[in-house]
Amino acid sequence: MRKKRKGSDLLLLSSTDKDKDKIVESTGDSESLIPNLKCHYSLEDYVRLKKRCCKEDVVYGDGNDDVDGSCKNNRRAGIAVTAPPCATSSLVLSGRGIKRKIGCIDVATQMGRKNKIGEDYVKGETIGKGKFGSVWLCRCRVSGVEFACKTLVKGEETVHREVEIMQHLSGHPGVVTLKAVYEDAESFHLVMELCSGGRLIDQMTKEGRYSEQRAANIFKELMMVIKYCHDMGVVHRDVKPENILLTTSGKIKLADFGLAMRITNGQSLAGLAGSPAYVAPEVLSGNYCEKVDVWSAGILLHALLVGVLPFQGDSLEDVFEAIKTVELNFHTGVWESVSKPARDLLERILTRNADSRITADEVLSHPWIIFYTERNLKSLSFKSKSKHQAISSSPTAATTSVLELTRKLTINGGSLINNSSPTSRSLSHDNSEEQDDSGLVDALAVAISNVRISEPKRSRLCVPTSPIREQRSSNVTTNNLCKAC
Ligand SMILES: Nc1ncnc2c1ncn2[C@@H]1O[C@H](COP(=O)(O)OP(=O)(O)OP(=O)(O)O)[C@@H](O)[C@H]1O
Repeated sequence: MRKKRKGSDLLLLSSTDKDKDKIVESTGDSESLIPNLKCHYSLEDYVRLKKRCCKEDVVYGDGNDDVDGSCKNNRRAGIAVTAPPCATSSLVLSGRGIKRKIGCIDVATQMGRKNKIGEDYVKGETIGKGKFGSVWLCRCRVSGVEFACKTLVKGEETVHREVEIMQHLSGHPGVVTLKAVYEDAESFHLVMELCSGGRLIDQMTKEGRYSEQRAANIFKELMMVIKYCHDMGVVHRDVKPENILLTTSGKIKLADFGLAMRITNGQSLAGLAGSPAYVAPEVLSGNYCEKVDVWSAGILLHALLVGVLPFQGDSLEDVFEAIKTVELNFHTGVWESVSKPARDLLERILTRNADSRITADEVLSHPWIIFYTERNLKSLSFKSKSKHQAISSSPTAATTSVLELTRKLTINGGSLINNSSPTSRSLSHDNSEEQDDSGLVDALAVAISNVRISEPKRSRLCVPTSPIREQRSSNVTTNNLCKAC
């Protein structure tokens, strides 16, 4: 396989080529290797290579609903699904491609469009750069309030989709709020709330491993917004700490919906998209649904808890191979310092079979999340710690916590297999196990063993090797995944 585009475009060498997996720049006849592929694990160029000719396919039901199997049909399906169910949906569906979508944005946003952005906002410094444009500071001329403005150059289908989806999701506290959309001949200008706390990836790089308390709180916020996206029929497809912004108060905001897609129940997506280290295995095999976001969030949780990404490699192919095959082992090494409930949750998330993988909703009901994020339970645990130092010496408070947790799980819809209370027998089981940093948390393993959240876990890997590195997003399509039209 050898792909070529004109000018400064890119070549992708096949796995049989000497420098397999390297994306190389074409400068006439000479090819110079782009260095740092290993550092970036970038699929971006790979993506661009195919983006123009391939529309991402939306597969209906079992994927066989492409009745005549034609590419044309797939495209039509994709367009129908990606069009937002906004107030103008009837207009949207009857219009032509991009035009149709702009029409929806106009009506839905209803502010600023006719003005020039410069009439309403003063442009400030650039604060970010991405694939399709730049992000800059701006200040409202009337209120003096600062915002972030993302300028997206028109042309790519994904740009229009990003604007639509942001508008569709805006309003949830975990999504960067879209304040206004301006449009000129070349670009969209998205005026968004300013997230002054920077990116989660930068914080993670600086701070290394997070305490379970902190990781659980971040992760819960993330899962709440992912659940919201899924409830709204949106698959983000690029969940990673680079795309999680922080407010000044430390709240997280999911950003960058450039790869997001709309689906409804029973539909699935095809088309390789995401950031290599975070991509779910089913994305690599080409047929997937919203559970891919749960997987990616699990990769993030792994990094929060132990400071490294689980699936690594020297090339894209190696990373993908690891995602598909490497067996995780959460029982040894660094994992011995992580509580069993945390490990249990990760195992349920990093399950290769997407049907067996826990949903976003189920994650939010997991004992580890509840324990660390519910104030009442936490206060019980603090009492336990200060009085007894370790749960084994006095299981009373721990038992109370677990009972409380069990009650919460019932309230939260967890399916209790055995509703009998956790016993000192279960707690004494923990005596023989290494205590985690909060001591009490491992006692919750018993609650987990009594709760059916999803199907049993599968084997997986974890050989922490090197620190996490920034990942670049890509919307990748390959011949076997994308029926080029
Ligand atoms: N609302 C915001 N507040 C503050 N900074 C922001 C905001 N939105 C984006 N940024 C900054 O701009 C950067 C690029 O934004 P974003 O990820 O949305 O662009 P992109 O073109 O989709 O990027 P990528 O190429 O990574 O997909 C972010 O990493 C962040 O640093």
